Amino acid sequence: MTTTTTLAQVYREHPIHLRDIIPLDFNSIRSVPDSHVWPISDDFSSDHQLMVPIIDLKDPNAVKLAGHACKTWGAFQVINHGIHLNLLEEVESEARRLFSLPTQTKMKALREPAGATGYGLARISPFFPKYMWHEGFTIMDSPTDHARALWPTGNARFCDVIERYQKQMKVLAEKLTDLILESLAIFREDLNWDVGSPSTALQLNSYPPCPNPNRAMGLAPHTDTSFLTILYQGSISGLQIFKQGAGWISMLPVTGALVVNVGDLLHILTNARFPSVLHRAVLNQEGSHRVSVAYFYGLPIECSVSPLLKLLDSGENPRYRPVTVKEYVDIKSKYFEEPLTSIRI
Ligand SMILES: C=C1C[C@]23C[C@H]1CC[C@H]2[C@@]12CCC[C@@](C)(C(=O)O1)[C@H]2[C@@H]3C(=O)O
Ligand SMILES: O=C(O)CCC(=O)C(=O)O
Ligand SMILES: [Fe+2]
Repeated sequence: MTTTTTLAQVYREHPIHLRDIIPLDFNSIRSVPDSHVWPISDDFSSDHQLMVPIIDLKDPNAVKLAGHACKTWGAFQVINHGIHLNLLEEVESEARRLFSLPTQTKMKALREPAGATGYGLARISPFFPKYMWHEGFTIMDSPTDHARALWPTGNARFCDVIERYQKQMKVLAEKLTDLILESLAIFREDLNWDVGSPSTALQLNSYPPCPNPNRAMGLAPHTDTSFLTILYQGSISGLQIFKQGAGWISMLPVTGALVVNVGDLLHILTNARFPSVLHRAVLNQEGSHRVSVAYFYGLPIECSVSPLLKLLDSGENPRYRPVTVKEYVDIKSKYFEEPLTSIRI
C-alpha cells in the first residue's frame, strides 16, 4: 500500500509555539496592547487611484486579460465566475457566526502546535515581532471534526455550506488555472500534475474592530504558498496589494466579485513572469468587523515544480531549481523571508 502525504502532514512537521497560535480575547480588549502595536506607516490607508483589473469570465478576451493581469499585477478580480452570490453570502455569514462564538468555545477548536487546521492566529505569526489583529480558522478536507467541537449539535448548516463552497471553489480554481495556462500557451500535457490530487485549504479570516486601527496590522505582508488563491472579501475593504513603483494599492470590494492572487507555485512555474503578489490586510477605520474567506489551490504535494522551459526566451535561464510542493512548503515554513531566493539557481 502506498501512503500519500497530505498538506496537513507537511505542516505537522513544523510545529509552532502556543503563544503564536492563541489569539487575543478581542471582545474584552479596550486598547491595543504593546504586543500588537506596529510601526506607523503612512501608506496604511492607500489613496491610489490605480484600479486592479476586473475580468468578466464570459468576456471573449478573458484569456488575454487574465495573462496581462497576472503579469502586471499578480492579482485581479473576477465577475461572472459562476459562484452564486447566495453561496458567497452564506459562507460569510457562517464565518461570522463562528467568530462570534464565545472565546472559550472557539478555544475548543484551537489549532494544535503541530496541527494545520482549526482556530488560531495566522501561521506566519512567528515570523513577525508583533502580533496581528486577526483570528483565523483553517479547514483542510472535511470541516466536521472542528465543527462538532464548536457546536456539539447543530453543526449541519456550517458543514453543508463549507462543503458546497469547497466543491465550487475547486471547479472555479480549475477553470482559472486553464485560463491562465491558455494565456501562456501551455497545455496540461506539458505538466506533470497527474501525481495526485491538488492540495487545497480553506481559510476563514476575522479582523475584529480595533480601537486604534492605524497602529495595528490585520494580516502582515506575505505571498501565498499556492498556485492561485481565490478570496471573497465581502463588502468591507482592507486587502492591499503591493505594486512595484506604486506602493500599496487597495483592492476595493466589488459586489459578488472574487479576488484571484498569483501564488508562489505559479511564480516558479513561469520563471517569475507571473510574480506572486505581496499583499496584506489593514484594519477597518469605521470599526466594522471584517471577515474574508480564502481558498488556496495548490498542486499535488508530490508534484515537482520548476520553470517551464517552453516559456523561456532564447538565452533566458531558469531562475529556480526544481522543488516538490512538499519541499517548498517545508522551505517556506522555515524561511518565510525570501523562500524563492533559497531555491534560486
Ligand atoms: C495552505 C496553506 C496556506 C497558508 C498555510 C496553509 C493553511 C493556512 C494558510 C494561511 C492563511 C492566512 C495567510 C497565510 C500566509 C497564513 O499564515 O496561513 C496562509 C498560508 C500561506 O499561504 O502560506
Ligand atoms: O483578508 C484578506 O483580505 C487577505 C487574506 C489573505 O491574504 C489570506 O488569507 O492569505
Ligand atoms: Fe494571502
